[in-house]
Amino acid sequence: MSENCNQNCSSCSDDCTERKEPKTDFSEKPHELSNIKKVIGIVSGKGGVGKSLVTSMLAVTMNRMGYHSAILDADVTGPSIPKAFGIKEKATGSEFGLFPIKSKTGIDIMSINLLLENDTDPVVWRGPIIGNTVKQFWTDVIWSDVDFMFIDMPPGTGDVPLTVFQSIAVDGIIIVTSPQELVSMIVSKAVKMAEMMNIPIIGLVENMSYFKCPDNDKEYKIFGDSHIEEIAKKHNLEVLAKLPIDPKISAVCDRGLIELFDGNLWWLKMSRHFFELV
Ligand SMILES: Nc1ncnc2c1ncn2[C@@H]1O[C@H](COP(=O)(O)OP(=O)(O)OP(=O)(O)O)[C@@H](O)[C@H]1O
Repeated sequence: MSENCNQNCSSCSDDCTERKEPKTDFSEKPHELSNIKKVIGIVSGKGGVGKSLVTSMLAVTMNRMGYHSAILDADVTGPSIPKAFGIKEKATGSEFGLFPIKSKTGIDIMSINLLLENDTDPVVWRGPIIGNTVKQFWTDVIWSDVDFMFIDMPPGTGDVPLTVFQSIAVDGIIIVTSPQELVSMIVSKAVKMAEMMNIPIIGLVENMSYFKCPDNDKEYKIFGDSHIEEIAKKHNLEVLAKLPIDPKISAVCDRGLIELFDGNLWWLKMSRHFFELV
Protein backbone atom coordinates (compact mmCIF):
# COMPACT_ATOMS: atom_id res chain seq x y z
CA MET A 1 0.00 0.00 0.00
CA SER A 2 1.26 3.51 -0.80
CA GLU A 3 2.39 5.50 2.23
CA ASN A 4 0.06 8.26 0.99
CA CYS A 5 -2.96 5.95 0.77
CA ASN A 6 -6.26 7.78 1.34
CA GLN A 7 -8.37 4.64 0.81
CA ASN A 8 -9.78 6.14 -2.38
CA CYS A 9 -8.65 3.84 -5.19
CA SER A 10 -10.33 5.92 -7.88
CA SER A 11 -7.83 8.74 -7.38
CA CYS A 12 -4.78 6.48 -7.22
CA SER A 13 -2.73 4.76 -9.90
CA ASP A 14 -0.81 2.33 -7.63
CA ASP A 15 -1.14 -1.37 -8.37
CA CYS A 16 -1.02 -2.37 -4.70
CA THR A 17 -2.33 -5.58 -3.19
CA GLU A 18 -4.98 -3.66 -1.21
CA ARG A 19 -6.57 -2.22 -4.35
CA LYS A 20 -10.39 -2.39 -4.12
CA GLU A 21 -11.35 -1.03 -7.54
CA PRO A 22 -9.91 -1.85 -10.97
CA LYS A 23 -7.56 0.83 -12.24
CA THR A 24 -9.32 3.26 -14.58
CA ASP A 25 -7.50 3.74 -17.84
CA PHE A 26 -7.83 7.33 -19.06
CA SER A 27 -5.21 6.96 -21.76
CA GLU A 28 -6.07 8.18 -25.24
CA LYS A 29 -4.73 6.84 -28.51
CA PRO A 30 -2.96 9.31 -30.80
CA HIS A 31 -4.53 9.99 -34.21
CA GLU A 32 -4.52 6.84 -36.34
CA LEU A 33 -2.32 8.55 -38.94
CA SER A 34 0.21 9.67 -36.30
CA ASN A 35 3.49 7.94 -35.69
CA ILE A 36 5.27 9.14 -32.55
CA LYS A 37 8.22 7.21 -31.17
CA LYS A 38 9.02 8.88 -27.82
CA VAL A 39 7.22 11.50 -25.77
CA ILE A 40 9.01 13.66 -23.20
CA GLY A 41 7.12 16.03 -20.89
CA ILE A 42 8.76 19.19 -19.58
CA VAL A 43 7.18 20.21 -16.28
CA SER A 44 7.68 22.89 -13.66
CA GLY A 45 6.15 23.52 -10.28
CA LYS A 46 5.42 27.14 -11.17
CA GLY A 47 5.33 29.45 -14.17
CA GLY A 48 8.12 31.55 -15.61
CA VAL A 49 11.08 29.32 -14.77
CA GLY A 50 12.00 28.53 -18.38
CA LYS A 51 9.96 25.41 -19.15
CA SER A 52 9.10 26.60 -22.67
CA LEU A 53 12.71 27.52 -23.30
CA VAL A 54 13.92 24.06 -22.25
CA THR A 55 11.19 22.40 -24.36
CA SER A 56 12.13 24.48 -27.41
CA MET A 57 15.89 24.01 -27.08
CA LEU A 58 15.58 20.25 -26.61
CA ALA A 59 13.48 20.00 -29.77
CA VAL A 60 15.99 22.20 -31.64
CA THR A 61 18.93 20.10 -30.38
CA MET A 62 17.38 16.77 -31.38
CA ASN A 63 16.34 18.20 -34.73
CA ARG A 64 19.91 19.35 -35.36
CA MET A 65 21.03 15.79 -34.63
CA GLY A 66 18.83 14.54 -37.44
CA TYR A 67 15.81 13.37 -35.43
CA HIS A 68 12.39 14.60 -36.44
CA SER A 69 11.20 16.58 -33.40
CA ALA A 70 7.79 17.90 -32.52
CA ILE A 71 6.43 20.21 -29.82
CA LEU A 72 2.96 19.84 -28.35
CA ASP A 73 2.34 23.09 -26.47
CA ALA A 74 0.10 21.98 -23.61
CA ASP A 75 0.59 25.29 -21.80
CA VAL A 76 -2.75 26.51 -23.11
CA THR A 77 -3.09 29.61 -20.93
CA GLY A 78 0.50 30.79 -21.55
CA PRO A 79 1.50 29.51 -24.98
CA SER A 80 4.97 30.89 -25.69
CA ILE A 81 6.27 28.30 -28.19
CA PRO A 82 4.96 29.89 -31.46
CA LYS A 83 6.51 33.23 -30.44
CA ALA A 84 9.94 31.67 -29.75
CA PHE A 85 9.85 30.03 -33.20
CA GLY A 86 8.47 33.13 -34.94
CA ILE A 87 5.39 31.27 -36.20
CA LYS A 88 2.59 33.55 -37.32
CA GLU A 89 0.55 31.34 -39.65
CA LYS A 90 -2.49 29.42 -38.44
CA ALA A 91 -2.84 25.64 -38.34
CA THR A 92 -4.93 24.00 -41.05
CA GLY A 93 -6.88 20.78 -41.19
CA SER A 94 -8.62 18.35 -43.45
CA GLU A 95 -11.48 15.89 -43.05
CA PHE A 96 -8.91 13.56 -41.44
CA GLY A 97 -7.54 15.87 -38.77
CA LEU A 98 -5.42 18.89 -37.91
CA PHE A 99 -1.91 19.47 -39.22
CA PRO A 100 0.86 20.92 -37.07
CA ILE A 101 2.83 23.89 -38.40
CA LYS A 102 6.40 23.23 -39.51
CA SER A 103 9.03 25.58 -38.11
CA LYS A 104 11.81 26.99 -40.30
CA THR A 105 14.03 23.98 -39.59
CA GLY A 106 11.25 21.37 -39.79
CA ILE A 107 10.05 20.97 -36.19
CA ASP A 108 6.31 20.16 -36.06
CA ILE A 109 4.44 22.43 -33.63
CA MET A 110 0.87 22.58 -32.34
CA SER A 111 -0.26 25.26 -29.91
CA ILE A 112 -3.53 26.98 -29.06
CA ASN A 113 -2.14 30.20 -30.54
CA LEU A 114 -2.03 28.49 -33.96
CA LEU A 115 -5.82 28.08 -33.73
CA LEU A 116 -6.94 31.36 -32.16
CA GLU A 117 -7.84 34.21 -34.46
CA ASN A 118 -5.67 36.66 -32.50
CA ASP A 119 -2.51 35.67 -30.63
CA THR A 120 -3.44 38.16 -27.94
CA ASP A 121 -6.85 36.59 -27.20
CA PRO A 122 -6.75 35.32 -23.59
CA VAL A 123 -7.78 31.72 -22.99
CA VAL A 124 -10.35 32.15 -20.23
CA TRP A 125 -11.45 28.54 -20.08
CA ARG A 126 -11.99 26.28 -17.12
CA GLY A 127 -9.70 23.35 -16.36
CA PRO A 128 -11.74 20.55 -18.02
CA ILE A 129 -11.96 22.46 -21.32
CA ILE A 130 -8.25 23.20 -21.28
CA GLY A 131 -7.57 19.53 -20.50
CA ASN A 132 -9.76 18.45 -23.43
CA THR A 133 -8.00 20.86 -25.79
CA VAL A 134 -4.65 19.31 -24.93
CA LYS A 135 -6.13 15.83 -25.38
CA GLN A 136 -7.26 16.88 -28.86
CA PHE A 137 -3.74 18.05 -29.70
CA TRP A 138 -2.83 14.38 -29.13
CA THR A 139 -5.86 12.64 -30.66
CA ASP A 140 -6.88 14.95 -33.53
CA VAL A 141 -3.54 16.23 -34.79
CA ILE A 142 -1.71 14.17 -37.40
CA TRP A 143 1.87 13.88 -36.13
CA SER A 144 3.77 12.25 -39.00
CA ASP A 145 6.95 10.26 -38.33
CA VAL A 146 7.99 11.99 -35.13
CA ASP A 147 11.10 10.61 -33.41
CA PHE A 148 10.86 12.79 -30.29
CA MET A 149 7.84 14.78 -29.17
CA PHE A 150 8.42 17.34 -26.41
CA ILE A 151 5.39 18.49 -24.44
CA ASP A 152 5.47 21.93 -22.82
CA MET A 153 3.28 21.04 -19.85
CA PRO A 154 1.02 23.49 -18.04
CA PRO A 155 2.82 24.75 -14.91
CA GLY A 156 2.06 23.23 -11.51
CA THR A 157 0.59 19.93 -10.43
CA GLY A 158 -3.11 20.69 -10.76
CA ASP A 159 -6.04 19.56 -12.82
CA VAL A 160 -4.65 20.17 -16.31
CA PRO A 161 -1.22 18.51 -15.95
CA LEU A 162 -3.01 15.57 -14.34
CA THR A 163 -5.34 15.20 -17.35
CA VAL A 164 -2.38 15.42 -19.71
CA PHE A 165 -0.42 12.78 -17.82
CA GLN A 166 -3.41 10.47 -17.69
CA SER A 167 -4.31 10.76 -21.35
CA ILE A 168 -0.94 10.93 -23.13
CA ALA A 169 1.59 8.10 -22.99
CA VAL A 170 4.58 10.07 -21.70
CA ASP A 171 7.88 8.13 -21.70
CA GLY A 172 9.67 10.42 -19.27
CA ILE A 173 9.63 13.89 -17.76
CA ILE A 174 12.16 16.61 -17.06
CA ILE A 175 11.46 18.95 -14.14
CA VAL A 176 12.61 22.55 -14.61
CA THR A 177 13.23 24.77 -11.58
CA SER A 178 14.97 28.02 -10.69
CA PRO A 179 17.18 28.59 -7.64
CA GLN A 180 14.64 30.06 -5.24
CA GLU A 181 13.09 29.25 -1.92
CA LEU A 182 10.19 26.79 -2.17
CA VAL A 183 12.04 24.83 -4.86
CA SER A 184 12.34 21.83 -2.59
CA MET A 185 8.58 21.72 -1.99
CA ILE A 186 7.77 22.37 -5.65
CA VAL A 187 10.07 19.59 -6.85
CA SER A 188 8.68 17.18 -4.22
CA LYS A 189 5.16 17.79 -5.52
CA ALA A 190 6.22 17.21 -9.14
CA VAL A 191 8.13 14.05 -8.17
CA LYS A 192 5.11 12.69 -6.25
CA MET A 193 2.81 13.39 -9.16
CA ALA A 194 5.12 11.57 -11.59
CA GLU A 195 5.37 8.64 -9.18
CA MET A 196 1.57 8.44 -8.86
CA MET A 197 1.31 8.38 -12.64
CA ASN A 198 4.13 5.83 -12.97
CA ILE A 199 6.11 8.14 -15.25
CA PRO A 200 9.92 7.94 -15.13
CA ILE A 201 11.70 11.18 -14.20
CA ILE A 202 14.67 11.76 -16.52
CA GLY A 203 16.13 14.44 -14.25
CA LEU A 204 16.12 18.02 -13.00
CA VAL A 205 17.16 21.19 -14.80
CA GLU A 206 18.00 24.31 -12.85
CA ASN A 207 17.46 27.31 -15.09
CA MET A 208 18.68 30.85 -14.38
CA SER A 209 21.21 29.26 -12.07
CA TYR A 210 23.76 32.09 -12.33
CA PHE A 211 24.84 34.97 -14.52
CA LYS A 212 28.36 35.09 -15.88
CA CYS A 213 29.49 38.70 -16.18
CA PRO A 214 31.12 39.26 -19.58
CA ASP A 215 33.34 42.00 -18.08
CA ASN A 216 35.08 39.96 -15.39
CA ASP A 217 33.97 36.36 -16.07
CA LYS A 218 32.67 36.12 -12.49
CA GLU A 219 29.51 34.13 -11.78
CA TYR A 220 26.75 35.90 -9.86
CA LYS A 221 23.88 34.01 -8.25
CA ILE A 222 21.08 36.42 -9.02
CA PHE A 223 18.29 34.29 -7.51
CA GLY A 224 20.34 33.07 -4.55
CA ASP A 225 22.27 29.92 -3.81
CA SER A 226 21.37 26.73 -5.57
CA HIS A 227 20.05 23.77 -3.57
CA ILE A 228 19.38 21.59 -6.56
CA GLU A 229 22.08 19.01 -5.80
CA GLU A 230 20.63 18.33 -2.31
CA ILE A 231 17.11 18.14 -3.70
CA ALA A 232 18.22 15.77 -6.45
CA LYS A 233 20.00 13.57 -3.89
CA LYS A 234 16.91 13.49 -1.68
CA HIS A 235 14.81 12.13 -4.55
CA ASN A 236 17.59 10.04 -6.07
CA LEU A 237 17.52 12.06 -9.28
CA GLU A 238 20.14 13.43 -11.62
CA VAL A 239 20.78 17.15 -12.19
CA LEU A 240 20.83 17.29 -15.98
CA ALA A 241 21.89 20.92 -16.30
CA LYS A 242 22.44 24.20 -14.50
CA LEU A 243 21.70 26.79 -17.15
CA PRO A 244 22.96 30.37 -16.84
CA ILE A 245 20.89 33.51 -17.33
CA ASP A 246 21.85 34.40 -20.85
CA PRO A 247 20.51 37.62 -22.40
CA LYS A 248 21.14 36.09 -25.85
CA ILE A 249 18.51 33.44 -25.11
CA SER A 250 15.78 35.92 -24.24
CA ALA A 251 16.74 38.02 -27.26
CA VAL A 252 16.38 35.11 -29.74
CA CYS A 253 13.10 34.03 -28.08
CA ASP A 254 11.70 37.55 -28.33
CA ARG A 255 12.69 37.77 -32.01
CA GLY A 256 11.26 34.33 -32.86
CA LEU A 257 14.69 33.03 -33.77
CA ILE A 258 15.30 30.31 -31.18
CA GLU A 259 16.39 27.94 -33.94
CA LEU A 260 19.42 30.18 -34.55
CA PHE A 261 20.65 29.96 -30.94
CA ASP A 262 23.93 28.10 -31.03
CA GLY A 263 23.24 26.46 -27.68
CA ASN A 264 25.86 24.97 -25.44
CA LEU A 265 27.07 21.63 -24.20
CA TRP A 266 24.24 21.32 -21.66
CA TRP A 267 21.71 20.63 -24.36
CA LEU A 268 23.79 17.91 -25.96
CA LYS A 269 24.45 16.36 -22.54
CA MET A 270 20.70 16.29 -21.83
CA SER A 271 19.90 14.70 -25.16
CA ARG A 272 21.90 11.54 -24.36
CA HIS A 273 19.20 10.64 -21.84
CA PHE A 274 16.61 10.41 -24.59
CA PHE A 275 18.53 7.64 -26.28
CA GLU A 276 18.40 5.67 -23.04
CA LEU A 277 14.60 5.75 -23.37
CA VAL A 278 14.69 4.31 -26.89
N1 LIG B 1 18.35 31.07 -18.96
C1 LIG B 1 17.69 32.14 -19.40
N2 LIG B 1 18.33 33.28 -19.70
C2 LIG B 1 17.67 34.37 -20.14
N3 LIG B 1 16.33 34.42 -20.31
C3 LIG B 1 15.63 33.31 -20.03
C4 LIG B 1 16.26 32.11 -19.58
N4 LIG B 1 15.30 31.16 -19.38
C5 LIG B 1 14.14 31.74 -19.71
N5 LIG B 1 14.32 33.02 -20.10
C6 LIG B 1 13.28 33.97 -20.50
O1 LIG B 1 12.33 34.05 -19.43
C7 LIG B 1 11.01 34.11 -19.92
C8 LIG B 1 10.17 32.96 -19.35
O2 LIG B 1 10.68 31.74 -19.88
P1 LIG B 1 9.69 30.58 -20.38
O3 LIG B 1 8.57 31.15 -21.18
O4 LIG B 1 10.53 29.53 -20.99
O5 LIG B 1 9.15 30.10 -18.95
P2 LIG B 1 7.96 29.10 -18.61
O6 LIG B 1 8.38 28.37 -17.38
O7 LIG B 1 7.61 28.29 -19.79
O8 LIG B 1 6.81 30.10 -18.26
P3 LIG B 1 5.22 29.87 -18.34
O9 LIG B 1 4.92 28.72 -17.47
O10 LIG B 1 4.68 31.17 -17.84
O11 LIG B 1 4.92 29.60 -19.79
C9 LIG B 1 11.12 34.09 -21.45
O12 LIG B 1 11.08 35.41 -21.92
C10 LIG B 1 12.49 33.49 -21.71
O13 LIG B 1 13.05 33.94 -22.92
